[in-house]
Amino acid sequence: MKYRITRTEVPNVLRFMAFFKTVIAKLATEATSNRCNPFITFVLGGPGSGKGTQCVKIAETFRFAHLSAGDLLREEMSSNSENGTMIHDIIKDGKIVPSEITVNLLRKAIHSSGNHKFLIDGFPRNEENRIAFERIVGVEPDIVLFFDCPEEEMVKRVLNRNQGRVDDNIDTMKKRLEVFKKLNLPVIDYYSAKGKVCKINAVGTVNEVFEKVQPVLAALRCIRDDALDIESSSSSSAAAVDAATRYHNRTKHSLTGGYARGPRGLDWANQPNPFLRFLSSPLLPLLHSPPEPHDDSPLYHSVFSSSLPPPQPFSHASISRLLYDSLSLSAWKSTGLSTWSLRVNPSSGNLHPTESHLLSPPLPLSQQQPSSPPFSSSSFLAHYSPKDHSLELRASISPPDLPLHRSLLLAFSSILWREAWKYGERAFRYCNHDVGHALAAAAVSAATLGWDVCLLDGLGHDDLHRLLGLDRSNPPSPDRLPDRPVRGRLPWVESQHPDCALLIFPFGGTPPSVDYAELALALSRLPAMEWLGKPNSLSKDHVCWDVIYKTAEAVKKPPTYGEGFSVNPFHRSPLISPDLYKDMTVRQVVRKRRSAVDMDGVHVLEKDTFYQILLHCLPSGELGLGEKQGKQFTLPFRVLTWDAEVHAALFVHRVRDLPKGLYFLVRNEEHLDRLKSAMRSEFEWERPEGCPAGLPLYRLARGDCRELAKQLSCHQDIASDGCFSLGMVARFEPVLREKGAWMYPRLFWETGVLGQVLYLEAHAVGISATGIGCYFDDDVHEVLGLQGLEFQSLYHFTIGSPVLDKRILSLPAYPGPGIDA
Ligand SMILES: Nc1ncnc2c1ncn2[C@@H]1O[C@H](COP(=O)(O)OP(=O)(O)OP(=O)(O)O)[C@@H](O)[C@H]1O
Ligand SMILES: Nc1ccn([C@H]2C[C@H](O)[C@@H](COP(=O)(O)O)O2)c(=O)n1
Repeated sequence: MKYRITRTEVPNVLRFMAFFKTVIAKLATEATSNRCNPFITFVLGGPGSGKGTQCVKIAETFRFAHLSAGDLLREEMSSNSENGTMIHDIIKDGKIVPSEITVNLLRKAIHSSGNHKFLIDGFPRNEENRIAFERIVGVEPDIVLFFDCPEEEMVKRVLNRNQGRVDDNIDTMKKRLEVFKKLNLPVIDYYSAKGKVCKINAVGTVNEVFEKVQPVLAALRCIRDDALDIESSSSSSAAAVDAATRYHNRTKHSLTGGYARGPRGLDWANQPNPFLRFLSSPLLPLLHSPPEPHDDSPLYHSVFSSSLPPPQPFSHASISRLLYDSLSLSAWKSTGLSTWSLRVNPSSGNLHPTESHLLSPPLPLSQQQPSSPPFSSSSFLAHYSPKDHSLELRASISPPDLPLHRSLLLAFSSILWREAWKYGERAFRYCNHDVGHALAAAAVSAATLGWDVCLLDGLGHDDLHRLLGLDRSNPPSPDRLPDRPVRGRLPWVESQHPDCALLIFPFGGTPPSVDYAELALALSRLPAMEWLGKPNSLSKDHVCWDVIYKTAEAVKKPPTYGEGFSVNPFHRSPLISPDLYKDMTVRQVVRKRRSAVDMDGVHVLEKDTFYQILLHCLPSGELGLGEKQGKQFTLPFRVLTWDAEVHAALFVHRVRDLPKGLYFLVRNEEHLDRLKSAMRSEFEWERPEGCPAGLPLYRLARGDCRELAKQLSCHQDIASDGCFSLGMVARFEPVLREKGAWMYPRLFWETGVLGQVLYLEAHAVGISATGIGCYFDDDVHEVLGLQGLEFQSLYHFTIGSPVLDKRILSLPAYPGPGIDA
């Protein structure tokens, strides 16, 4: 039935639309004017004078963003864009590209950088460049650095440069020198007359020239203003928080300022292989769980209440089930022209950066599997291969065993390149959503076996690195990461980044005790073991989105052994009625879950179903009188070791008898007061009709917000055509400052866990969900009235009735077609 706006709602809808129309209109004008004035340094000099080399050192020392006009043009040239060939020909001929193109590339890079101090290298090359910049970007440079170098030195440097540039040859060089004298020197004269030029003698070694540059920079106002900042962030943890927030800001999409930096087209020839394999490792095929009608997994709703099945012993059969219902393939899809696999754990763009590894005690093998001595005779570490649902042995652990009793360890790592191939710099966020999805998938599957799960978060990044033998299997990284995105054959970009380890143990009774220091000591012995298998190569060519690897490095978790390991008590999730879930089993839900690609735009969700979905999103579940939501007691949130930091702002479009509008689910009620004062003062914070007593849901404003939701989700219909969509709003900067930058990925994990619940709930009640990573960050914050970084929206979702594409053929997960897709 189509939803109709009732007469009484009309005034509210109009009021609401008017309110948000103003917001949207304001966004367009404010987004540019609100940014604080950037500090602009133009860096000029003849070809080969050393501008780029010095900029790298300045950027590093004084924390400028380095934007090279030449590099931006070269990237554009190799991105197959419509201007690519034209740019190539102009550069080869030593001439200057039309200003409109260069200035727009610079403008986008400035807006998406998140920095406020810029080195604009190799720009403006002529008067036309200069005038276009002032007109389009609307600012003049604060200072111009001019690297003055004799011609013969410049020629020598360029001919020795050896970076494969089309213009590094004597013919082009001669033309470039002419263009420099004729067109660029007048620009330098123009700024000299304005007293803005600082001339630096560029003769000498790189360090000698930098000695001359440093005092000039150190005296600048912007550097002195920032000095306090730098001092206060001089401890490594503050610098790491700074790095995390800078990454976060620069990877924001913006309605008016453009999208985060990423590839401009998809390089299909180098799409990473979704299946990491350890070639020549001994293989342990796992068992396939029976589908309907022999499905022996519990009813879906039952695992969220306390009626879990009795714990199964760890065995070949039970481990097979754990992985089959959490991380294996769920189907193959084909259009005839292309064929690809789907997995139980969802992933952004179906790119699957998450790899899984199991540390297991020796496995009593089932009769079907009599001859696998390496797996049955000692504890082992294995990589899970979803393609054929098998374990690849990485190492047999010789006695003494690791100090883990009555438990398994499941660890996750990410191949950041898989996601960066498509999404560029924003990909680090998406990889961490996927870690969250995998954590929740493992927790739910483990529950069906009577097992509990909890992050072993006292371990540090280096412990996990040792655990997974990454010193052995990751290709060697360069000593120094590049300072800008680089394309080429870069095998180290395929490295696995260790994320986390999960302890899996029998539910109920006393949780195992973990002595982190003892465990870390045992892990330190692992690198000396014999490691098996060599990883396959995933792409022939790569792009290194440098900022991703720098951020991953900055947010590495240090060990926190002293905090000890503890497991929260289990709480039931409130259940309105089991009928809402029909008789779906866990296996049916997890294996048939799909991400919707389109929503029908008409389905109306029943109010009870809507409330039930939200009740299952609560971290603490059923509580006593006066207790508040916040601690993570329920499945699967209990896998996380911190109190909930993530809330949800809901755009309700089609829920029967519930007014359309903007709602807010407070998942940690300790934050309620802060949220109220941080958000728009005109919000109502009204309890909606029929809302269950234990559900901290509030209506902020009534009205039809379909258009708004669509605009905020990068103009995607899917956000307005569902029954509701939502933005996951996390307490952000205070968390990083209080706990450390390593919480940055963890906040995304938490959103991924919540996202997985939404996926499962939607499927279990007969509809679908889809995670939306692409949304306009600060425009969402503007709508909510959030300023600064106290709260940030980290992941969006839409839930509704899917439109299925009947042209796509569904094939069974196993046996697959035998291709890597
Ligand atoms: N002071 C220096 N002494 C010797 N070699 C240098 C010095 N500075 C830079 N180089 C080398 O000279 C070459 C040109 O330097 P760089 O690329 O920084 O120049 P540029 O001014 O940015 O050139 P272009 O305008 O062509 O991009 C590089 O190979 C670099 O390593
Ligand atoms: N403002 C600019 C900057 C660069 N180009 C083109 C022409 C240059 O010869 C070439 C290389 O630039 P570099 O790396 O030396 O800064 O890029 C331009 O047309 N306009």
